Amino acid sequence: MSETTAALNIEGLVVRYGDRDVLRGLGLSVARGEIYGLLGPNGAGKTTLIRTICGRVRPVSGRVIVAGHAPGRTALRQIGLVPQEIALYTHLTVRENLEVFGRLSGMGAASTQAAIEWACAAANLTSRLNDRIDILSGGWKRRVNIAAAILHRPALLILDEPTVGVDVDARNGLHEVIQQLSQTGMAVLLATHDLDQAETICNSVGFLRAGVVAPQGRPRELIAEAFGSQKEVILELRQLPSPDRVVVLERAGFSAFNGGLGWVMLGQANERTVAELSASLEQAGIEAREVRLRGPGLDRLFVHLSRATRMEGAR
Ligand SMILES: Nc1ncnc2c1ncn2[C@@H]1O[C@H](COP(=O)(O)OP(=O)(O)OP(=O)(O)O)[C@@H](O)[C@H]1O
Repeated sequence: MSETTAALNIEGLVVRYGDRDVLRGLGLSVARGEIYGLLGPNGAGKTTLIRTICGRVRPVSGRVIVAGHAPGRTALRQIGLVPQEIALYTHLTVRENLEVFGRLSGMGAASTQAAIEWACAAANLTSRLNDRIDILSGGWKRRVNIAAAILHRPALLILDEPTVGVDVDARNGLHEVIQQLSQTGMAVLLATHDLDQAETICNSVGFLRAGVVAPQGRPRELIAEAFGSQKEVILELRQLPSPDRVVVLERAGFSAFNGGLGWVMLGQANERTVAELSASLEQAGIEAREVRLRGPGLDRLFVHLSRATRMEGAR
């Protein structure tokens, strides 16, 4: 991807805290209109990367180009940042908050009003413009934060964990907003722990581990590369298995989730092998409420990569 088409282009980025390199030659690109999911375990460096893109952390080496601009005021004007913490004046209305943000970013009164109308329409927030922040739910407050971040129509919108602590409806509403924004040509960099979210709305994802983003690509392609035609067999039990039945399940390659009521196995499976498996489990006294097959998702890939990183670290 050329720098002119990319909203964000990073090459060879090295960031050091003290004598420790947190980012070690990281590269990534986000095209205009693309939603890029930045994934990685706690402490991998997602916030550090975001702070570096926003010019708040100075890298030891490497380049960060935002919409064709090297770090500086022009590059910053191309970025909208929605931080993890909600930073709003709770006793003011949505409109009053956005007026403050507009003024802070140097807009005149008339252009601020026009920007507020546009940003609130984009964030599906128009109906709440005159409500005070302190009566809004967490999901609505996040929309206000998004509206504040896009007032100046940035080329790149960065969201740091935008759906933490919001309910399913609010999460779906935020997904809609993010997708609509990307359709206007805005690039979105979404740092998230929510793998289901990443798989649902991101065109590309990248795993930040050991200071670089690898692998990165389209979710379906990364999953296919890692697992080929393997499937997950999901087993939902009626009751918690006794210790001897746990042994049977583990020997068959299953591992537990949902406190032991759910079990999952990855392997070459199809409808016929699932039917055979169900019969043999039943013989062992393991009664399943449901056995189903599904393609592995990003959650499985994340576990797979985290394990690989730990093994590389142990070497
Ligand atoms: N200002 C700092 N000085 C020294 N070390 C820091 C500083 N900020 C972060 N770190 C360390 O750098 C590493 C990366 O931290 P960072 O907050 O970027 O990770 P993260 O991926 O955003 O984590 P999380 O998902 O938990 O928010 C961590 O080991 C952290 O302790």
